Amino acid sequence: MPPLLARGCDHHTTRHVSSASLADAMASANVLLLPEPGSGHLMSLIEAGKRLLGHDGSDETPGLTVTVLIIRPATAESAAEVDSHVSRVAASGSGIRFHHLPAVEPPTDCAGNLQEFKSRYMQMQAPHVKAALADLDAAALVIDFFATGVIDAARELAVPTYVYFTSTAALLALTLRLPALDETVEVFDGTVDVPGMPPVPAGSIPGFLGDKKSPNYTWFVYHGRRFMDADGIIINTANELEPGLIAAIADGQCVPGRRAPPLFPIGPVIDLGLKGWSEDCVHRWLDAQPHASVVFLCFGSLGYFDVAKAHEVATGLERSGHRFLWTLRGPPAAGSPHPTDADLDELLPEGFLERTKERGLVWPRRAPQKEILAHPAVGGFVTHCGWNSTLESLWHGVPLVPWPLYAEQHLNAFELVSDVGVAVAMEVDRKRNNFVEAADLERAVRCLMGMSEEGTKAREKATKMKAACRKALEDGGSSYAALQGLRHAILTGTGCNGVASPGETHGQN
Ligand SMILES: COc1cc(-c2[o+]c3cc(O)cc([O-])c3cc2O[C@@H]2O[C@H](CO)[C@H](O)[C@H](O)[C@H]2O)cc(OC)c1O
Ligand SMILES: O=c1ccn([C@@H]2O[C@H](COP(=O)(O)OP(=O)(O)O)[C@@H](O)[C@H]2O)c(=O)[nH]1
Repeated sequence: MPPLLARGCDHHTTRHVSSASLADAMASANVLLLPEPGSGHLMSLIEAGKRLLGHDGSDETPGLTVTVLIIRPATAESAAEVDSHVSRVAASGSGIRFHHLPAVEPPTDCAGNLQEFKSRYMQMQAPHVKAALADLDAAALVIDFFATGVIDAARELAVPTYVYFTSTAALLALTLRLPALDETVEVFDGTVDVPGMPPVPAGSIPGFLGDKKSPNYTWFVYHGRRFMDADGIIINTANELEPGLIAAIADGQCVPGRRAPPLFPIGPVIDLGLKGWSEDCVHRWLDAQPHASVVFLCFGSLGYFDVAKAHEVATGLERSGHRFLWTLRGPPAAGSPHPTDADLDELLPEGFLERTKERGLVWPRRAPQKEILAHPAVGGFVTHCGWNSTLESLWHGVPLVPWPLYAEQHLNAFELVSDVGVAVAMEVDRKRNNFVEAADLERAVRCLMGMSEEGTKAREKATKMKAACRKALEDGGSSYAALQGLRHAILTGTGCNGVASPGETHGQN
């Protein structure tokens, strides 16, 4: 069971530089980042670190250094991924520093309970995190949302601690609300009340919250409580994307009677640079397609299809009559969560490639997703709704069809269709391992790529969100202001809010 320390006050750890000038504080502030060592979370937090440093084109922050604490991943495969990413960032001249924490033996008694595993493994790092905070003279600690178990270690050294939330304001609102729901709700059925969004069907609640007896659920209740102890919550979204949710969180609607920690929506935090085409034939194929005519299908780092699912997709795409670029990955090898390169002969119906060769390309490896979404020939995206993929799509104004698979993606899918309005719904049978019938895929693709009212609305909204996301990051935009507010809070040790209430500025004066 996660330990819960009683705390009397809300936002407390004030660095003793608040009376000193900002210039003095700027002389020495070292911000430590503690990512969960899964590559998605690690990359997102490093990207946020680059934004803090200002090396992404926004204002430089003199005197601020960013050091990423690297935890040894639990598997060799994951360690290789993390190593290669760290080497790339270290060689890129970003200014990000790295500090490897001593090895800790991962827990061995939570097989199959991934959220429990991640939370416990992060909590076990607490003594090493505490030593690093002292040795590296930390001004602030920014932790992954699975790492709230280290908050007390930082508190003992009076180091202000911020949570970095890699996902949506919707998941954050639900997680903050969870301790109260836990006391009043036996099972999630019907709809669930998440402040700031339409009633959420129980079928869209993340799977790891579906079973109250599961340690995964218990850990999320714990994290929901501990988020309230943070000095701020940095979130990878923009006010323009989730305005109702951000207002509800900032107004304290998720935990009535307690002031929410300052919220810093600094997103989209995605790597905005295009690296050029690693896959030349995909590029050449797209160049030959008409503007906005291609539906792109891609399902994240962990999404894959077996023969039955692949046949439904192939049939649906063939019958839709639309152009397509499909990243098809095969089931993982034993002991790995990662998909394999697809064996197309095995996975696809006979003759499919020949029949669709004039208008379709099936790509059997990891695809250069960002570059594809940026290509003018791409007009729609069938996606697992990972939050990074969603932000990448909206950054380029591409409307979506959600096909959620794992983690929090069913909640993301519901929000994108019913709240943000940038996606066309598709029937996904969660009880049959997220199976989609060919006819449902065909309908959704026709609706998104054709002239339907629903598709047109989603396209128009995606175009608006593209403009809004870009504006949010510009000087004077909402995320730019939140980032400035965050830098100020870190440098002065004051918890000013990144979200301006009406008539309020960001407290940088
Ligand atoms: C958001 O809640 C959870 C996310 C994950 C999770 O784990 C994961 C592990 C890996 O080894 C590689 C990954 O790429 C990966 C991704 C992942 O979820 C995605 O995280 C993104 C943030 O970077 C984003 O939030 C996406 O929407 C997620 O799909 C795992 C998990 O429990 C095991 C979560 O509760
Ligand atoms: O074939 C692929 C699959 C995924 N991605 C990238 O991997 C990340 C996936 O992150 P997301 O949060 O969407 O989902 P996750 O894989 O973490 O579940 C995004 O940056 C994608 O662009 C990619 O480049 N090619």
